[in-house]
Amino acid sequence: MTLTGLARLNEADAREARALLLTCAAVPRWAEEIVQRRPYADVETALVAARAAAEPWSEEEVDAALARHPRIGERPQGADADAAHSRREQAAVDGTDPEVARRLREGNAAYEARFGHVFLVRAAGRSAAEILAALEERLTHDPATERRIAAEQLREIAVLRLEKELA
Ligand SMILES: NC(=O)NC1=NC(=O)NC1=O
Repeated sequence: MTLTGLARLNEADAREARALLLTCAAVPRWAEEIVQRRPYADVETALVAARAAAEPWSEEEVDAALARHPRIGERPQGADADAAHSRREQAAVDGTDPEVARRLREGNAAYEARFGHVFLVRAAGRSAAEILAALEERLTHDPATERRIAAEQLREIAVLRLEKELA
């Protein structure tokens, strides 16, 4: 039986529901907590609970989840669901003009050299130019500020992905 919408979270078996959540953010403890608190009255309640449960992600959990995100501008490979999410989210960056693509590549490299992890931005709904502007602005931040922002973007992407999955 193919479950749709909120039933994909509420009615799937726990293993499937966990797998769905892990494509939104690779944080097993978070996925488990959301599964344990099923059923949710509606999608909005599930999204609010998912966002709240993401608040206490540890440094290690953020690092592990960040590592799952392809760089902005590098077409995400892979057949798994999170790669498909990334391709959709980064669609605006595909085929962008060579100058923007070059500056994104350079900015990503500079960001990783400075902060030690991938530049993570909620790409869905943003143009390549907006993403480049965010990258070049965030390069000026201190590490602690960037750490906080990257974790916040990770949470935002996770909830947006869950919203997409439950639509
Ligand atoms: N490095 C990234 O920011 N990657 C991504 N942002 C998204 O919104 N989806 C991604 O894959």
